[in-house]
Amino acid sequence: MCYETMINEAKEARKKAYTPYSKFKVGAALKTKSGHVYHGCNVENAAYSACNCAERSAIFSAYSNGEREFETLVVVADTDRPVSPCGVCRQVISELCEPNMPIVLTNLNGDVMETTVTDLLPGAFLADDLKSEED
Ligand SMILES: O=c1ccn([C@H]2C[C@H](O)[C@@H](CO)O2)c(=O)[nH]1
Ligand SMILES: [Zn+2]
Repeated sequence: MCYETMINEAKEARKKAYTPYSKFKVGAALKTKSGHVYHGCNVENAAYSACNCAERSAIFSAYSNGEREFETLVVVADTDRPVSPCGVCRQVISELCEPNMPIVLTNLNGDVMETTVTDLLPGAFLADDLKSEED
């Protein structure tokens, strides 16, 4: 499959990044099964732990607009290898996207790595693992 259009969407999203602290801009584009594309960028904060990654921004934006079914997630950054999503994003992606959904990781050099939700986080802790215990 040719991801050129979606990679360009992710690059457009990257331009909107708010990164006064790291100066490291990331863009994400999430396509829904209905064909809509949601942008996500990293949004940083002086309290560093409040920073939000591009991947989660895209997924939360789509969710906030009522979307639940996704086709592809594309991520781009100025990295030597295709950008590698952090552990928190891998966890969120695992819960909110189907296990075999394609994820396309890229960089500004044009390197492209296609992977899947399960390959990004094998053995993810998911809702089915939760049990309630009595105090
Ligand atoms: O896949 C990634 C990796 C990092 N970041 C952001 C978080 C922070 O704002 C900056 C540096 O880690 O890049 C993302 O948005 N996505
Ligand atoms: Zn992340």
